[in-house]
Amino acid sequence: MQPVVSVKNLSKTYASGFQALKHIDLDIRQGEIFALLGPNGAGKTTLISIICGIVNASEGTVMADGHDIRDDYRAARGKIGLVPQEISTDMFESVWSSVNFSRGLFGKPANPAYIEKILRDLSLWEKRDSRIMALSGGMKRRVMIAKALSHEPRILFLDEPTAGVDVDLRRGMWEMVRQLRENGVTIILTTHYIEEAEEMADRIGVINRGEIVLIEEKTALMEKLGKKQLTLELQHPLSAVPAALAHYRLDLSPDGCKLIYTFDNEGQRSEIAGLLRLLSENGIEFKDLQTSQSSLEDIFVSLVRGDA
Ligand SMILES: Nc1ncnc2c1ncn2[C@@H]1O[C@H](COP(=O)(O)OP(=O)(O)OP(=O)(O)O)[C@@H](O)[C@H]1O
Repeated sequence: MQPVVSVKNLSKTYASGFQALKHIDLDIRQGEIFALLGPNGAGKTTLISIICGIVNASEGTVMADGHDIRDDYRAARGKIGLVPQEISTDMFESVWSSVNFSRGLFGKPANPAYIEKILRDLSLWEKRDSRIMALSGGMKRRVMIAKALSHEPRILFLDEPTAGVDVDLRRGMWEMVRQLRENGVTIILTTHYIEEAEEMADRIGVINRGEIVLIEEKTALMEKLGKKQLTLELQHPLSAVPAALAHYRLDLSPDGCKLIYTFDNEGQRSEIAGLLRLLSENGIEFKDLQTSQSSLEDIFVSLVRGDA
């Protein structure tokens, strides 16, 4: 299937001479939730801003739903909704007129029934006549989403959608994003909350210092890079890892009470049975055992540090 957004060889050097993006290639699939992760200053907002036509690229091309973002700007931009990081709207306007106005900006004919639907979906219907300045922070954020959806885009960019949003509201927004996807909208989100990507994304891209360092299905990424640990709580503390167990490169906790075996998901798992046998042959008894798997956060930290 043709990608809904296709970025080819995209570079950006700001007037200051700083190169924020370096030869980015990225295809977004129709109907997916794609999470773009990266540390501060990695280039996420620059990339989104170029795709949305707010910032000009220095080099490369972007196609949005088959339209070149530069040569065919209006058609391309009409396919895209952007929820920016900052809440930026006329605070004196009512919710209804602000959202309605956004739709008009894209040259779309008025459609009160559609605007009503998005306001209801975002739990803003009761507030339609309120001035935006009178709303809570979470509601203001939802108004920004309603505005971004007002012209029925096929692609929605959410730049840090839940920054500073409390846990309850964050869960509500995740649910809403999933519903949008079910309605056929492709979602691209940037986030600092790795648990957000872990929870929602179908695919994850990691950007670091202006370069895409990884693009992978989330589940495959967790499988491939997710280290697992087996922790054995010992009956009697050890002063050192016995030489007989050297093959397993075990770690001993500082108090000598826990032996920790770190393994990846591919091959070393099958060696656990052998390890347990060897422990018993060497008279090392354990009273409990647990396994844990690294989170996307662990994976991300090691990727950005460059040791994954
Ligand atoms: N107008 C500009 N002029 C010069 N440099 C800029 C400009 N805008 C951004 N930069 C630089 O480009 C780099 C990438 O910035 P960008 O905002 O894209 O990063 P980000 O990944 O979105 O970061 P954050 O997570 O902090 O929002 C940063 O080093 C930033 O200082």
